Amino acid sequence: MAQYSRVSGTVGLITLQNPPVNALCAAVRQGIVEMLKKALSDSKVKSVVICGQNGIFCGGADIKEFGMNMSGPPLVQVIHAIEDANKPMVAAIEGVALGGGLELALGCHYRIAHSKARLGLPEVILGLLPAAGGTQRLPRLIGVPAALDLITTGRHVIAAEALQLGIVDQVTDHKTVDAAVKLAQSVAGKPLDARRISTYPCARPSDLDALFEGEMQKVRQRARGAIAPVACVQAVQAAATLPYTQGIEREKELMVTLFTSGQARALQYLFFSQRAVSKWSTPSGARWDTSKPGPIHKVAVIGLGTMGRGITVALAQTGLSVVAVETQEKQLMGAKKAVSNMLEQGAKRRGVAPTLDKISYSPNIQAIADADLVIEAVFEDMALKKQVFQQLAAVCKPGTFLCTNTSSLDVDQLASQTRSPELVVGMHFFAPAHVMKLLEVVYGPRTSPQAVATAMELGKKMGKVSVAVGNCQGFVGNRMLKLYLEQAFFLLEEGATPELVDRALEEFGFAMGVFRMSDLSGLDVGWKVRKGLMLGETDVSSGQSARIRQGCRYSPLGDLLCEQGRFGQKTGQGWYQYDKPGGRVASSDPWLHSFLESYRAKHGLVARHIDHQEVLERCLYAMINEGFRILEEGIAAGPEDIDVIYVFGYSWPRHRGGPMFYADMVGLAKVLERLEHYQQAHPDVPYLQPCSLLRRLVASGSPPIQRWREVIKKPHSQL
Ligand SMILES: CCCCCCC[C@H](O)CC(=O)SCCNC(=O)CCNC(=O)[C@H](O)C(C)(C)COP(=O)([O-])OP(=O)([O-])OC[C@H]1O[C@@H](n2cnc3c(N)ncnc32)[C@H](O)[C@@H]1OP(=O)([O-])[O-]
Ligand SMILES: NC(=O)c1ccc[n+]([C@@H]2O[C@H](COP(=O)([O-])OP(=O)(O)OC[C@H]3O[C@@H](n4cnc5c(N)ncnc54)[C@H](O)[C@@H]3O)[C@@H](O)[C@H]2O)c1
Repeated sequence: MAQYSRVSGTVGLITLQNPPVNALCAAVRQGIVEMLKKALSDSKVKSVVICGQNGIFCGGADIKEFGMNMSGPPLVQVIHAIEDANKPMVAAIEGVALGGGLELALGCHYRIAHSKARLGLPEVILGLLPAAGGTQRLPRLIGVPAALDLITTGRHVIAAEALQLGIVDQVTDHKTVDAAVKLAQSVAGKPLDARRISTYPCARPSDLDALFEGEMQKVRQRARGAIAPVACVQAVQAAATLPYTQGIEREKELMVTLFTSGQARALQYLFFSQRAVSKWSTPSGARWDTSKPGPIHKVAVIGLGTMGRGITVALAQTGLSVVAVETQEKQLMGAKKAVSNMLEQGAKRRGVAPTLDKISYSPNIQAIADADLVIEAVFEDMALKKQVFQQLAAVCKPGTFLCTNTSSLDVDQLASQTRSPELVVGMHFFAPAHVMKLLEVVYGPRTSPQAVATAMELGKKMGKVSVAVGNCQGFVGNRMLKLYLEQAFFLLEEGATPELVDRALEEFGFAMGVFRMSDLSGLDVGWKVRKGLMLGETDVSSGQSARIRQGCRYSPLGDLLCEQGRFGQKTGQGWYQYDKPGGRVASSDPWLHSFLESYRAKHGLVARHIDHQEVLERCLYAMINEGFRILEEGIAAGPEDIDVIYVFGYSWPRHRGGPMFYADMVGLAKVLERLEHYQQAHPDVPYLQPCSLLRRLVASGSPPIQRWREVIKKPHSQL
């Protein structure tokens, strides 16, 4: 899977061939070794160029090989053979040079990149480190601080930055291979000793210890509990303090630990899951590969509050024409200013011109008549949304796709307000909509495959990770979140504090525990939703009956805080106290603790000791159990969809793969056993009853997550 030819008389050309990204599978590595031998033994060849076929240099090691028995020559040795070659080796980088692909290029004596090429060492994102010499060569080439940045974040750089950093020697706008051949000709016969990066000394900044200490702190803070970023820092530290051969040994040692870790499995599962969710399907048989999206040139946004503004920014940044409608004059003026600011700031960060002229604003819904797709983002109020959908049906041209950004309301009820319910689909963005990567695309029973395909395609264009889900209260994300929050409230009633619950969740890996997160997003948001569901109203009575609503256990704790005007950070008080309204540093609030004590006394609740394990099991297993129900009902097509939603929309720690992957790691039998235990202890919480799909999976021997779909599809009667 590597081809050899001689070009321009004296240049050997080795082409990597493994579509789509020329990943370095065993056959490619073997191919490189063989083709290199050919080139070096061909007396007419004076220098060699390595390139990739189809305009892509190389996407790195073959990630699919990682779970298997690896065969073929190890990449480290292949790269050493290239670096040791006695003829100049030139990497011709087009498309991407990522991970092992960039390491291969660093083994070459010269590198030339096309101006649009992207380079990087993203192994950390897969729970690994660049273990084919990347952690040892890059710091020797570009210095320790710049190498640490690239290796610990995994960020890609475009060719211009790569040139500035010193990763490549030349950048070209022309045909890269032709330019590389020219370069190869010009360096033929020149001495190579000064071109072998492994022989370079690693420049040591004077404050080396402080630098690594600071970096270690930074990576630990950025991804709590993740082991790969820490190993990356340690490997670069080895480059800075040890000779190359010992550094390589250290790199290998660290990689061995990461390679077999659960975190690497979780992150690689996420890599493939993120790609799998774009290949969507629905229970009615609609599929990504048989549904064609409609053409979208102009999009309308209705309602320019928090969400409408972010959605408008994201659309304009995609280059689409946007017509933004807001009925409140003051809101419209505020929105214009806020959207322009966000666009200007974003453009400045990305070094491009702001796309302000893409947007027209109007107080009048008639302005959207020629839009191809509309995204409604008015208040979460069914009566209002129904009215808006009736207006949309009257105003829009035939064939316009009508989308709602509702977080929980019935998409089908909105569809029934229109003459063409097949064109109605949910596009559930997350706040802030121009930043958050997740988009839930919600199909109702009458949504056409084309409408799903159109919303999925638009999401992709907007740079979102889009997941198609069925229509139910709260869809996937919020439906599961509700139980997570509820369990946290129950734990407070039973004796826990917000601090204890948050600490357990933060030690698990969440950037913020549930109570700190609620304070940040505002307690009034959930309060409004609960009131809409006829919950959340004060019940002055005491005892157990006050904590039963609609036949189930209910905790009014959040409602009671809102009644006190404690809405979280914005009011300076919530589950914690802040130095001022809008303050960000949470501190423990004695008022809250005595409030909890008197609440328990009023309701005859006796506080008991609650440990971290119970917090995690109650909050996470309740949510996971709901995930199984969602799978059983066909609301999500597979566990990957749920996990992608949680990682990209709800800050689930990436290195734990997502809630369903976590259940697989813990063991389904254990999850089932603990749910049974909690269900017996809390019979007034029906959703703790283990879902029948979970039982079926355990009965079928707890197959790995990749095989759950087989069990989901089996009719129940066969078991
Ligand atoms: C002890 C052992 C020692 C080992 C030493 C190795 C050390 C080395 O440092 C480790 C690595 O290199 S780690 C690797 C470091 N490298 C990375 O982390 C780069 C990962 N890749 C990417 O970031 C993106 O895929 C690209 C930017 C390359 C292309 O983006 P785009 O144009 O949007 O396209 P797309 O939709 O994303 O992908 C298209 C198809 O290609 C597939 N596929 C892709 N890469 C693959 C791979 N390496 N492999 C296999 N498959 C790979 C992808 O799944 C998809 O398949 P599908 O079946 O059609 O769904
Ligand atoms: N805020 C979030 O975190 C979040 C996240 C995801 C989804 N959502 C959903 O997005 C929608 C909007 O939420 P938000 O937080 O942006 O609300 P918001 O209160 O900030 O904004 C709603 C806007 O809609 C305007 N509006 C009301 N009726 C209108 C009409 N007939 N025509 C045009 N504009 C009208 C209001 O004046 C207001 O500016 C809701 O359905 C909500 O559930 C919100």
